[in-house]
Amino acid sequence: MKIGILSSGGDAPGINATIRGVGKTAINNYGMQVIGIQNGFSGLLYKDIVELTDASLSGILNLGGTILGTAREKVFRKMITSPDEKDREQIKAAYQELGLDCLVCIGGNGTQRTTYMLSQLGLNVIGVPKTIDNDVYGTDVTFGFDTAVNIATDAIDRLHSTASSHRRVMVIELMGHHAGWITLYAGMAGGADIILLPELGYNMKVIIDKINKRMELGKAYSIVAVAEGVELPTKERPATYFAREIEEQTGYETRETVLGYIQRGGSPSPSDKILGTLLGGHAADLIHEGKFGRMVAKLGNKISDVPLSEVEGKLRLITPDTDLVVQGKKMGISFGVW
Ligand SMILES: Nc1ncnc2c1ncn2[C@@H]1O[C@H](COP(=O)(O)OP(=O)(O)O)[C@@H](O)[C@H]1O
Ligand SMILES: O=P(O)(O)OC[C@H]1O[C@](O)(COP(=O)(O)O)[C@@H](O)[C@@H]1O
Ligand SMILES: [Mg+2]
Repeated sequence: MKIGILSSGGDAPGINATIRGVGKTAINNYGMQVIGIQNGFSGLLYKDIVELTDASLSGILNLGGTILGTAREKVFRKMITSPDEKDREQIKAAYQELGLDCLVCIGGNGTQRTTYMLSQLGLNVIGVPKTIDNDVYGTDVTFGFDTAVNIATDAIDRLHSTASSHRRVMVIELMGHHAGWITLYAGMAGGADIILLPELGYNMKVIIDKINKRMELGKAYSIVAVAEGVELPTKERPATYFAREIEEQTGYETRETVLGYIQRGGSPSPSDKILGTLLGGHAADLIHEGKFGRMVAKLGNKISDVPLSEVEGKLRLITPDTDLVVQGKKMGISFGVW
């Protein structure tokens, strides 16, 4: 059997652990041939490939990013959704010319959508969920998230001493374009006072009242954690918008921090390396069993898999009932709406 592996969408710590998990299991346990497809789905079209061997998969477990490169490929998306049959035939032809028996696609929601569409074309595919945002539907958690939360929590931890020394309000913006999981987890683990999430929205009066009340209680500073995806009335970044509004409306000196790509860079945490290894191994098992059109997943404490048809087009989002939101609320942390 010959299998291909690609990574697509934003990189996340743990992709290399996953490539290694798929590849080493496929080679050593099942005697499969493995190729890496470079730079996302475009590498499939242009047959931009590299042979993966047990030796070439050594030394990558701890590496951040992806050894295969990744892309948010718009051309491929257009081709796969195009009404023109010729476009889809070209994709099928590329898969066949590479002699693949299965294609493993490591990526987020967009990638799982594309992977599902490839399965609809009759190709054998397996999806592996990855994203620091933790918003892939059908799995409890994605690798990359734990690493990102560690980095973001460390950043919030470090803001406390400088905020306290200057008696300032600190606004920190964290990643998450649709889902605020990083902000919720790092906000709670880092002791933020106000946590603003795209899923819940905000009421500026609630935020201002909370900051004023903290100062009245003698608390010298406040920390606001905001997800980049919170919808705003202006074109500013959330950190800039909230820092400006808070300073104007409370009179307290306020500073902004945008953590940005630091959250995605560097080595994966041990937990993300383990998750990638287990998910990768399970992908190889599914291929051996001939179970295609599925996404590997972590459900409860088990590594499992779900049909791509149930995953595609959906997002895993925070709700007011999410346990950590409920607990934060009970402790007096503001979520911008209460
Ligand atoms: N709705 C969609 N339909 C088909 N392909 C999509 C769709 N959304 C994204 N893609 C493709 O999936 C790949 C990765 O998507 P993207 O959203 O950038 O990253 P991620 O997989 O991390 O969510 C890209 O090639 C992109 O063009
Ligand atoms: O790397 P880009 O294209 O600037 O995208 C940034 C986005 O990618 C992420 O880091 C990860 O998102 P995906 O996993 O969906 O790719 C988001 O948190 C962020 O909004
Ligand atoms: Mg996405």
